[in-house]
Amino acid sequence: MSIRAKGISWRAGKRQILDRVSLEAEPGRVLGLIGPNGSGKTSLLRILAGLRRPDAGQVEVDGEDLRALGRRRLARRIAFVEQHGATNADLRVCDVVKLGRFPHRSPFSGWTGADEAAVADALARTGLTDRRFDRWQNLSGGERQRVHIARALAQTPSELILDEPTNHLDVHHQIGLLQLVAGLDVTCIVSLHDLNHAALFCDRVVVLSRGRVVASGPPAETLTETLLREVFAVDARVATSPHHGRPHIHFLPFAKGEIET
Ligand SMILES: Nc1ncnc2c1ncn2[C@@H]1O[C@H](COP(=O)(O)OP(=O)(O)OP(=O)(O)O)[C@@H](O)[C@H]1O
Repeated sequence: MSIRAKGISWRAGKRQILDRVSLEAEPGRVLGLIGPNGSGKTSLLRILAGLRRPDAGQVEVDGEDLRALGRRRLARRIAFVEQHGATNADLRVCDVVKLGRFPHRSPFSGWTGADEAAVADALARTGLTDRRFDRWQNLSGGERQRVHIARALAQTPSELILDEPTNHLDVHHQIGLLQLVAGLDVTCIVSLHDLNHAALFCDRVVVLSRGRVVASGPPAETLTETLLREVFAVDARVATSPHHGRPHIHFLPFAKGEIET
């Protein structure tokens, strides 16, 4: 097991945000984290990435307690792409991506060929090679998102945690990014709102509702019409796509007076 969370609970003030959440991410596979707005996905990902301590439970990386890993080892192995990642505006694209190499460097080592290769590879994989000298502040929201992902790839992590990485991306880049992630030999945990993307690219999904895991397993077994109705409050028909063999969800319009916002 690459990342395992056991009985994670976390409160914010008096509110129980996560309630005894357990999950396992298998090496080299993509685990999708799905759930309605406010169900606790970002809170959980921050705990899995070691950025927040749970009130109860523990996270293990290859069987070792995350807290015992130490900041440097953690930074070398786990890359986290946050939903609203901030970056110093006065940098070029390649400089931002180079930041991904920081955990691998020591005060005595200069910039190495391995660093250069990792950055070049990350830029190429995210389609940013031609944009590498552009200034960060001139990029669109989707381009910035891709740069953050390139920075995470340059980190050459063994675990990659992505919080709604397809936000801001056009459909070409959404599909491209998820295909890229699915093709990496890296353990990925990715939160997604697009359930069809989760069905298409994730090996397994974990469904959160009000801070609890209410279902988990392969998309075909998990994304049922009943679950979609009970957890996401939508009426849908799920069919196996004749085009890619994965489940495809056909969402149906709400009946009059049924919509709740
Ligand atoms: N630091 C905090 N203090 C207080 N409440 C918080 C804090 N962080 C998260 N919450 C609350 O916890 C709940 C879960 O938030 P979280 O961002 O984890 O959900 P999410 O599933 O990622 O939502 P979305 O799909 O809308 O991004 C929300 O109601 C949020 O307001």
